[in-house]
Amino acid sequence: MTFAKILIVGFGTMTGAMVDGWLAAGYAPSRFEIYHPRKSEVAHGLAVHNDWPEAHFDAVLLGVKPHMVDDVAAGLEPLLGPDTILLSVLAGVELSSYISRFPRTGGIVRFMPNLAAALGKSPNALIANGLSASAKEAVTQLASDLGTAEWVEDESQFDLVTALAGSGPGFVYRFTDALAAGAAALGLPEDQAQRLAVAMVDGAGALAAASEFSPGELAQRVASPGGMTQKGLDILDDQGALNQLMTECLRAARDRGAEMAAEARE
Ligand SMILES: NC(=O)C1=CN([C@@H]2O[C@H](COP(=O)(O)OP(=O)(O)OC[C@H]3O[C@@H](n4cnc5c(N)ncnc54)[C@H](O)[C@@H]3O)[C@@H](O)[C@H]2O)C=CC1
Ligand SMILES: O=C(O)[C@@H]1CCC=N1
Repeated sequence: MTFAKILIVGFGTMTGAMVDGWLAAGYAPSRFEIYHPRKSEVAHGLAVHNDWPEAHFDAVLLGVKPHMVDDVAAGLEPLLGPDTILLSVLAGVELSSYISRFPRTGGIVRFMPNLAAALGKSPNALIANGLSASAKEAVTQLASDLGTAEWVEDESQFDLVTALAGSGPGFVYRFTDALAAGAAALGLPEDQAQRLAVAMVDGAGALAAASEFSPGELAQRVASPGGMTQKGLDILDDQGALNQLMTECLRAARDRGAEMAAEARE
């Protein structure tokens, strides 16, 4: 099974990055159509419907903001028959919220990418209800073409997975910005600090992805005993400061997911 025709409802930053990634992976632009009540043109010249289309779609990719589910649910329901799969990138909103709104659909997938989907480098967390084996395979392929496919067994962990892999780039960008700001505060020209910080994160990420060593082990390989890096790590590690900060950061993001889930329950 392949999803030959995909309707996108909510063609914004995230689903736009996914389409960029799929087109770069060789998908034909004609596979994607957009529903938007007010837009006449979108990127890549994809077909746009201002009214709900009546044609059959193999999948609908939902990418509106989580609080907007009910703005589109009534128009979407007639499209979600037993031969159509719903793929949703919405943070927080649970499978049960879709099951109650779209009871006839052929399967529902929470598909959590990040913006690196545009480059085929997104970890994509997946959890589904009611999918056939062949539809599951097709969803795995869609995800793999944007990076990696990571099926999650337990939906209670999906908000945490979202915080780590979906929101994660935001945290890495903030860390990168703070590194550059720190270097600037210590005297480096701002633009040079930013260039160096971004290039460093690019290389460090690529190395971690390719390496046989864990990130913890790699940190130790950078730090020569008695050298400069260890002095810096000592600041981050003092009383577990960085670990504690990251745990609190992920906790806050995860718990917001639970609030959004509650808002979307009927
Ligand atoms: N931005 C990110 O890094 C990530 C976002 N997400 C999820 O993606 C979803 C969208 O987020 P973004 O793309 O960042 O927001 P966005 O605001 O860029 O995209 C939402 C899109 O929905 C469109 N829209 C609004 N009303 C509509 C309607 N009635 N019918 C059809 N389309 C309508 C808007 O014009 C906009 O293009 C959210 O639910 C978020 O949780 C998930 C993972 C990462
Ligand atoms: O901030 C949000 O709610 C979404 C979820 C993951 C990234 N952006």
